[in-house]
Amino acid sequence: MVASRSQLASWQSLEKRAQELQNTHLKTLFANDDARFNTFSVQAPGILFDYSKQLINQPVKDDLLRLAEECELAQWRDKMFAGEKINFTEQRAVLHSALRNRDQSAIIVDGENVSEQVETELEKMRAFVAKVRSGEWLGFSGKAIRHVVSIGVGGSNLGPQMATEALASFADDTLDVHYVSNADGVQIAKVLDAVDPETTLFVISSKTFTTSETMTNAQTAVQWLQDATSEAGAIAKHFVAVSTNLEKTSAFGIAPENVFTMWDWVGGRFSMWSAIGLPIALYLGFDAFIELLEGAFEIDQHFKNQPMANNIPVLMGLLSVWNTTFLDHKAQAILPYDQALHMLPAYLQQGEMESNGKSVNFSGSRVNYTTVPLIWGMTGINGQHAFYQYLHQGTTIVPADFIGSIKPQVEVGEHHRVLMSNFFAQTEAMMNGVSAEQIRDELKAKGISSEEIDQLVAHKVHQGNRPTSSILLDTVDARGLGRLIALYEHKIFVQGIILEICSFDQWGVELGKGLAKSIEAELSDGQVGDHDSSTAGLMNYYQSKR
Ligand SMILES: O=P(O)(O)OC[C@H]1O[C@](O)(CO)[C@@H](O)[C@@H]1O
Repeated sequence: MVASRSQLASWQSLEKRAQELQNTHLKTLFANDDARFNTFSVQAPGILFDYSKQLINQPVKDDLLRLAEECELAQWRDKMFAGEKINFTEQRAVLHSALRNRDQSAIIVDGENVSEQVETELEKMRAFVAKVRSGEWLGFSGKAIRHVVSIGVGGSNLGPQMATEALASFADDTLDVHYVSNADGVQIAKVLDAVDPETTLFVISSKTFTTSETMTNAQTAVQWLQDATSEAGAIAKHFVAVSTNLEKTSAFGIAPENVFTMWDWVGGRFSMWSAIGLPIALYLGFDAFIELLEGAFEIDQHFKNQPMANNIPVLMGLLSVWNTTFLDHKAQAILPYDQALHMLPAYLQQGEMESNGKSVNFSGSRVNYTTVPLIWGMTGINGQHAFYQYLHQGTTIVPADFIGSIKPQVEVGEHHRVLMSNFFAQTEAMMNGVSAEQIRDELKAKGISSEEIDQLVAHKVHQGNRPTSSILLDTVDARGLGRLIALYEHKIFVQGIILEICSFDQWGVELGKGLAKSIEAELSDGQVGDHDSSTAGLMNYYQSKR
């Protein structure tokens, strides 16, 4: 039996080391060690991970690795890959890795080889994508499909949309893809305005096929099609679904052959590798989708086989725990210096916060430590002109991941050099800061009076010592994106095991899914029920103004 986390020897040692290091400046660590970059950076296929600008030293790294050992991380990892039901609150295996198990080795769950099931479904996707992209699949009036509208929310939307945005440079003009996730009708209305019922295919993505936002949007899409044609078979020609719930898809009117399966062992936020990724494959072609899977598979191999000390997702997860739980930094910024990754912060928000934003351990006891940070961010360059002021001089330290690529998707003049100069400059500035002495010298050299200098200096000081990790990808193509996303998925797994959090359920979100239902019925009847005075007041005000 493993002791509770905070009783582990490594944990207690890390608490002490955190106190000791609180007063150490990162720039001192660099000044004292010329080899720091080499010691604290590591490579995987197509990726360099530099964590030398994190506030760690070798003893901290050793303790973090000891913590991983004491938490039996390797054993948990192996159980996950083998298909054991490690999502024990829902009695499910956790097998997003099986969706990209490119060597097709057998993985048995409940007596079934899931690798075979995955291959069968991939083959179905391949055939479907070929039919639609070649123009063989026809709409109700005999025209080929030109537009795909993907309807889904959360894990059934963010992954495909993020990947579509990331890889748009590689798309041909066979199809355009639109995403609808919000129950706010303005979103679907705008999309439907831009497409044509004769040439539009709807992909309704919902693991449960009960999520009200998705079902509301799907019904609107059906109505829109029916307003355009009374042909009985139109739904079958214009609607496909991705779901585990065949009863509901059939009740909705989608023919069984037009339903792509997923499995209960795939969490929504880890599902872009399944048929949930169908819009990606339709947009870019099936080969690009396979490249995405290949990239993720490479990282699965890295995570499985590299020693812990050189294992990027292990290090990412441990560093997150170090920053959040031991150094008490409660936020984490995701800063891509590649426009292709502009949706990555939103994607990772769901990945990390829905997985590990919890406060009880495996046995259900409330934890006495901070679990995961608040994840936020946006493309670095835009962020520089928005919130970096806070990152440089705010009272709260926010560790940040800087993500860039060696080759941009599109080379335009000097743009990439300008972009990456900012990446390197920002991480350097966050680490070094600017001292009062430097500022005084600088202002003096400009001929500024000593009085003015005295007044300005405190405002211009940057303490520095802001930890960052840098991730450099060869490029953001399908393979590169697959690698990056798989790294973060495994990082989330590592955090969960170290913090003793059940990463693969989401009871907090399930609560929200149910709450709105009864209120919706009350709004529809015009009868506000028994609520607190605020909720009742808001509902009455809303009704009175409708
Ligand atoms: O795919 P479904 O069942 O419509 O659920 C959508 C999303 O809702 C959530 O439960 C909460 O956002 C996610 O985990 C899931 O990806």
